[in-house]
Amino acid sequence: MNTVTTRMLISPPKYVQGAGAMRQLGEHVARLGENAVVLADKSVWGFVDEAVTESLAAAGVKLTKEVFGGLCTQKEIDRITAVAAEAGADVVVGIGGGTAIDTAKAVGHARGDIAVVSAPTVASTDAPTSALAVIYTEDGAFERYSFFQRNPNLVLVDTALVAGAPSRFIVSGMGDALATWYEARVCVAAQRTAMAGGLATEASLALARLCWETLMEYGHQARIAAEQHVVTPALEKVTEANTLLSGLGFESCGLAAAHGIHNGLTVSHKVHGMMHGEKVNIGTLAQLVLEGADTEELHTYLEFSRTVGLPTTLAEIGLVDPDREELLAIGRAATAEGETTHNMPFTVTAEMIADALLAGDAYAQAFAKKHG
Ligand SMILES: NC(=O)c1ccc[n+]([C@@H]2O[C@H](COP(=O)([O-])OP(=O)(O)OC[C@H]3O[C@@H](n4cnc5c(N)ncnc54)[C@H](O)[C@@H]3O)[C@@H](O)[C@H]2O)c1
Ligand SMILES: [Zn+2]
Repeated sequence: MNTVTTRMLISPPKYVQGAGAMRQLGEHVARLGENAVVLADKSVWGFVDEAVTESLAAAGVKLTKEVFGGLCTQKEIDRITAVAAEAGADVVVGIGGGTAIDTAKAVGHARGDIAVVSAPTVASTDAPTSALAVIYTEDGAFERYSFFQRNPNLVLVDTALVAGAPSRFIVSGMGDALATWYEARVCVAAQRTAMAGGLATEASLALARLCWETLMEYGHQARIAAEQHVVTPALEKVTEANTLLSGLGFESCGLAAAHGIHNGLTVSHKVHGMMHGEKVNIGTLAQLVLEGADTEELHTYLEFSRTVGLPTTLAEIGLVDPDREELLAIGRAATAEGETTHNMPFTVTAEMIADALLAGDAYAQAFAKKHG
């Protein structure tokens, strides 16, 4: 039963985006502290090291570099928290994808809420702005959401790095961002409490809607720019949609079945090679089926997904010929206590999710056949 009646919008105090922005990291970090632990995985260090090292040195910020292991698990959080303690850091910076950023947020919290900076080098998720982290088991299955006192103090996105990444990342980010509006409107209609702790404001709902409109208008152009590894206005707009609009939209409006089903999908080893937004996109389709979305709405979703290159069938995320028990296991995980699936305005069971996954898959296949 939802008893919260206050509206709430939370966000980071500063968002910086542009080609070459990583070279400004030092000047922004210097306003937050003087001793930074910076974590990034080995491959990300390979292309950010120079900009990070030089800009922090120029700003007089002490730097401890840490190689992130690649998964946001409690073990990895504890390990890097110890590194930050040892260094006496007053700022933690996470550079890379959603997992590195979530880990930095969790480390910041564990260190008594020292300043946190998220510097995404891909526009693959809406993790950079939120005041929460998604914690996984060592096996890579969803474990829990961890909520923090505040959003990152700074989000800094270098769009030259975003454009330099394989286009699959920004496309996957579009999958994460596409879900935002569909989940937001469910939560608003059902008056559900968002992750932020209150009902949605008109502002957060408008951001979620703008996120959807931006994807529809510029998604295809952005994908093509990303394939050419160039920064264009469309790539800038979609980077902002995937990162800022989706981030504020989901956190202050709420998640629903699309993300619950994503979390359910993570119990299947078959989908572990897939990206977050790709799995979320299958969750969005299943949510639309559960809602009884009309044909026009389903076609808008399918047309967009196919145009930008997001998966719409189970086979496309590695779930080839799933048996009933596999689908029910996903459904059970998606309906676990506390899952955002329960933000739907009706009771959702594991059976309903198994059916919606199958029906969505069959419809997407038929749509693909018809449209070539
Ligand atoms: N906390 C939140 O609010 C929130 C929201 C959405 C998603 N998430 C989480 O985010 C995670 C998914 O993040 P992800 O999809 O970014 O994947 P990821 O963080 O698991 O992996 C990113 C990969 O991209 C590589 N990479 C980074 N920048 C690159 C570049 N410029 N060029 C080439 N490669 C680059 C990295 O080396 C890494 O291998 C999941 O754990 C998900 O639960 C959290
Ligand atoms: Zn997401």
